[in-house]
Amino acid sequence: MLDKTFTGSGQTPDVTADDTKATAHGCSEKDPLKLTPDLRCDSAESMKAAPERIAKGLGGVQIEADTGPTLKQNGGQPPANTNGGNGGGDGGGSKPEFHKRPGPEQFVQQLRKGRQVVRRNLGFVMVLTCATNLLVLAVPIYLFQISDRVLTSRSIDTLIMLTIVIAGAVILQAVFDAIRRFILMRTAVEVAVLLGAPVLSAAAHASLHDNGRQYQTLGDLQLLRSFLVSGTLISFLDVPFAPLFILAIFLVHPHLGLIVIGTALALMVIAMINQKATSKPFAEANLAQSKANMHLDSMSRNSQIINALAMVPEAVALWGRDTAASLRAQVVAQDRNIVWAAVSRGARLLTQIGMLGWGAFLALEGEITGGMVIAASIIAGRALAPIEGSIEGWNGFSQSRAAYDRVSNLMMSSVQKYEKLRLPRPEGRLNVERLLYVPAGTKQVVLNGLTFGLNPGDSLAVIGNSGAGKTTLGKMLVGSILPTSGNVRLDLMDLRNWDDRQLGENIGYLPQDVQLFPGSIKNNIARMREGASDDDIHRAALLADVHDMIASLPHGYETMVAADGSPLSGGQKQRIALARAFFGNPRFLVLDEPNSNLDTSGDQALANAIRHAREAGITVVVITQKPSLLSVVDKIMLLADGNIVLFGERQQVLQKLQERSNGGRLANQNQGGAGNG
Ligand SMILES: Nc1ncnc2c1ncn2[C@@H]1O[C@H](COP(=O)(O)OP(=O)(O)OP(=O)(O)O)[C@@H](O)[C@H]1O
Repeated sequence: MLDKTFTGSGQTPDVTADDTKATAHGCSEKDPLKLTPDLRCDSAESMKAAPERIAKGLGGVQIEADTGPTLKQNGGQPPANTNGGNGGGDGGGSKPEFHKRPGPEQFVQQLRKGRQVVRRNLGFVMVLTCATNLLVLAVPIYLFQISDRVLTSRSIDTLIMLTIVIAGAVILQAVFDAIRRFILMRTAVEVAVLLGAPVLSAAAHASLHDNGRQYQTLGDLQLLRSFLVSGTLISFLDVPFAPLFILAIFLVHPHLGLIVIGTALALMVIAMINQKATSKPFAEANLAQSKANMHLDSMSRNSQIINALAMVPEAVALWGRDTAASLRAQVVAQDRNIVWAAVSRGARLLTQIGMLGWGAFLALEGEITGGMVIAASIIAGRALAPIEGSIEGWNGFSQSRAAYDRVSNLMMSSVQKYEKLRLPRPEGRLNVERLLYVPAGTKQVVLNGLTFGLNPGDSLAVIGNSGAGKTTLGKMLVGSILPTSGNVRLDLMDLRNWDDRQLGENIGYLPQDVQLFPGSIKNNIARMREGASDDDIHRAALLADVHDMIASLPHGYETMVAADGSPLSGGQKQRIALARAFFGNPRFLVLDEPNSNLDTSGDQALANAIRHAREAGITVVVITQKPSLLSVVDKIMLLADGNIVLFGERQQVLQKLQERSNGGRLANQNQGGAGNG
């Protein structure tokens, strides 16, 4: 039995031994390196190949409208589709490929890879920066040679030779400078490709414990990318060569060297003051901006409510309040930044004037020549420019550093997902043990040590007043929130110990607040899986009893659904989401208020769907406030204030409920009678 179950465990007949080996390392040769969780399989080979990719320009990276950035493998051929049908991926399903197991999620390793790429590429850029900075000396040397050698010797040959050599040096410098910018741009792309999917994946996992704010870390990654291609980074890279230029000026004359050193030190002090003066207001501005963005996000999601309830002025005011706070803080920070940048620019220009003046005096004294004075002034400008650039870009740097810290913290704190044992397809046995839930940051006990069990194929209705904890229990049964303590076990294994993907394949969930993804009805039923088979989609629609409803739509399964669910009605959305829950032949279904938006025919279809599920041996938990569904379930649980008040066979529980209500009525009558008497 076990063998038989494992035989169909996601291995298709055409999977070769090599493929299996590659998959075991979380990387299939057949798949392109995509900006999807599959990207975790980016191998050491692809890392080694990175320099070639850089050398070949964007040859290694392609950005496609439908799949996002990918690193090309396979000669740019489309990926082999390994995601053909359903079956829960582990036996029992008609097409076991449905369960395509991504490799283990190694966030820390991926972060390390990203760092390595940046370090390696920056090392190469540093070599080019060194060459560029040395070649920068060509122009002052040219000036120096013209005024002190050519003009005195009046040699045309020397002038021509000198001009050719210096022109070559200048061209080379321009080429090196362009190459280093090319590399930095590609480094930014490579960082996005390497870290984009893991950051998004880590954010999605982290949102299990939080309110989803980690998704903003993707914006931090964008900030990092921008910094990698910014002029500030070039200035930072040029700064270490400033001492070289200062040394050259010292060689011209120590006095001039001292002037430049004095200015360089002054510029550093200015940089520190600037950083101190601007870091707080810039941080305030960013915080307020992210709050404003959150309001914007919520406005776009609730646009219809906002219009219907005439809440536009309030929503705009909320956004405006935070935007204004951000702008105010930005003005303060930028004012200070501009002042200190102006001070540093003034200091640099004054230094150059001072050097020309003092240089002229030294020339008059006969200590240096006129050419030396001009050359030293140009070199001084070159020595001080990157320091000044760093001061001006300090804010960008500190923002990027904070963004990197957030990315790094998210990746480091993400639990490393080891590849878990592929278990046999579950039968649908559910065990809930001492389930306790106290939401983080509160003292409210939402679920108070619930313990119950369901056999495969059982159907349970969870009833109870509003706020009893039904939805919370439903979320916990599918693992979308984690209990404070206690366990939810599917086929004896704690949900946390199931492979996420495999668990998802075997679970169907219809949330209370139905959201569909922008795309066709077909894609929505197929949980947005590429390559899902039409048969499986149709089967899910039949099981959920929604095929007729879909067939009545002008475009049938190809009807496009917008982010807000239009053009579907609330009930239609709910029924499509029901079909989505049935997709992939799940073994355990949780339906949270599935009939809240349904009319009589929808109610009937839902009852049929639950009957189909029972016939298919699927364990079903249906959370409901309406009594109409109670006739199609085996068991009923009554929840009150997070406690199980009643649990048992339908008839018994209904009887007890009846007794309770009769008892209540009797007590009321007695009270009434006593009062009257
Ligand atoms: N993350 C949370 N933080 C604080 N309180 C929470 C959280 N989640 C749930 N609660 C509280 O737990 C209680 C139960 O909520 P739940 O949504 O499970 O109730 P319900 O029985 O599904 O209600 P309804 O039938 O109205 O949907 C509520 O009082 C709710 O405020």
